[in-house]
Amino acid sequence: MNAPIDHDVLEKQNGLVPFNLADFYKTGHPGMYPAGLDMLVANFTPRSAKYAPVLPQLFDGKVVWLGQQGWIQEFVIDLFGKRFFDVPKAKAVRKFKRRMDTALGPDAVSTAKLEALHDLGYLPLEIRALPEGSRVNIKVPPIIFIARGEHSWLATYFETLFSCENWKPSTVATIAFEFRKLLTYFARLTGAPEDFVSWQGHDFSMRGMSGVHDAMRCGLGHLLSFTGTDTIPAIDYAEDFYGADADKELIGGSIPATEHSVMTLRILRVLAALKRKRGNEIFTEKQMRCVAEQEVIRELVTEDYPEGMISIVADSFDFWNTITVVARELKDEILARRPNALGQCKVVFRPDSGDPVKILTGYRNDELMCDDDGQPVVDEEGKYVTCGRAGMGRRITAAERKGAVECLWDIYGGTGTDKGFKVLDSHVGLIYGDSITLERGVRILRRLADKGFASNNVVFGIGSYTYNMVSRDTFGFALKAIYAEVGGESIEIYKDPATDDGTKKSAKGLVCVRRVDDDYVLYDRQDPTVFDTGSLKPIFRDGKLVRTTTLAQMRNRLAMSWECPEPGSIDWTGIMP
Ligand SMILES: O=P(O)(O)OC[C@H]1O[C@H](OP(=O)(O)OP(=O)(O)O)[C@H](O)[C@@H]1O
Repeated sequence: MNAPIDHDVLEKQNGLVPFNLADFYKTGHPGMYPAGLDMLVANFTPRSAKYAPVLPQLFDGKVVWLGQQGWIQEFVIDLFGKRFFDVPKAKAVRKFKRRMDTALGPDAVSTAKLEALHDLGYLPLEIRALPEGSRVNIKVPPIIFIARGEHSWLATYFETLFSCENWKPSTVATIAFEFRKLLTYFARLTGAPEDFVSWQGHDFSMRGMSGVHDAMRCGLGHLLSFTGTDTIPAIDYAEDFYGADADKELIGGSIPATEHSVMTLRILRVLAALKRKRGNEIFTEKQMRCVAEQEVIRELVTEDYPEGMISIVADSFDFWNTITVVARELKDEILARRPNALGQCKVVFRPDSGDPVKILTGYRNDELMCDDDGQPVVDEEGKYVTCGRAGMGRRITAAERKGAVECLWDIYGGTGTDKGFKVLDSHVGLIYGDSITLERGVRILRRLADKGFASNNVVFGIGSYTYNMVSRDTFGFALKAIYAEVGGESIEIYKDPATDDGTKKSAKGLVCVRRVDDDYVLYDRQDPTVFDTGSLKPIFRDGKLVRTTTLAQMRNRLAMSWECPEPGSIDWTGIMP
């Protein structure tokens, strides 16, 4: 017979402890606030973009706001409900007390305030916010926290948990939207279909994010701007917390795709068989590996996936052989593939190493050693020489000089957009997902346009190199107290450090955020009557979500928030060509 479950042991091992989700110093603050504190208001604000990895030509100083609704439901309602309010009081405070006692000293932190909350039975907190999917200017708070009476301390106690969970989804959603802007601009510039932009940024980031929860919430940030994703739980999260329904709408999707384990295993297996069969023939290992890779890709595009989309990672051994020899040898098979039920039929080649700009777009003449007439010098083997930092660089093949898009064009040809840019035949395409940044993105798209290719010849995999190489300082998110009432006296709180450049100067007093034309504008030092107006609307009050939004609404808000600049109007000076 199984031993009975010891719930105390289980409790010790598992689960988040609601009031422990804070910095230690937060636990001392309720007692440090003045006696008679009767109201406390705090705001959470993106304060700076000076460290943001955005393109100055496209970034308009606005941050995409995302995260509050899921956070409120998951933490404030579900977690605090299940593990604080719905358990007996003694048990609800026990783990908090144990942690305080063992870390800060016996009875260093009183549990009286938690017990009073437990007696009340809900979190007496009001959260007012802008709708998620809105874009908010730097220095304008998209959310404020209000707490009153003996529980006023709650307004700032939640800082750690809120900031920890929310700075990043907004940060990633903002960067994803900057990719969307970039791809939209180049679609207009080159006449590529704009509905394809939703598939042109594909979320590759999950494996490199800081845990599952981070991946799915940031993955939702990506989904506000794109439908292409490999982060499965981001779609679950959209359904669980943002009213999305995959049966009724397109939340996110992907296509069948190989990875290196598949390619290398199959290639090396075929290679071993080839060696057994043709062991006496005079082929180098490299030549036989190329033959083996061709056979594997043939199987993939004709037998495993004779129709629809299939993405093939193509750099396991020799990408340039794959994109020139294999792509040419299998041309008839690839052109004969059938469309799937959605009418799609494409073999997508995926380079995954090297410099993405050069791999996709090749080398320009000014990046090669040239003769006096400005023509690239070709050696006896037909190779070109790149310009290195100190004179001659690498010797490269004609294929490398052209880049993958042009190599495929030479084999498959294609069509043209109404703006005269070339689009690869619909049976082939390219996706690149290794170390793609906004800056590399603009370089790739510009160079393709310069060569006469439309933007929709490539899809970008956006990975953790971009979505996880950010910090709270990327947009300077912070929560600050701005107003208090103590014993009937109103105090407008603010900070303005003389030792700072102004970034840390906070709003002061009661705030109101109003929509003025296309911007949200902050007005601080407002009267209580004005404080209750404007665009910061109550979304949570006394334990309940009182206003909700959906993925579809967020996507719509975001899409409506930006006008694409006129094609050709952007000056890319400052970004390497
Ligand atoms: O921006 P990132 O988080 O790097 O995500 C994208 C990369 O992740 C995968 O490779 P992986 O790193 O697993 O293996 P690899 O380095 O050997 O290609 C994928 O092939 C991309 O290259």
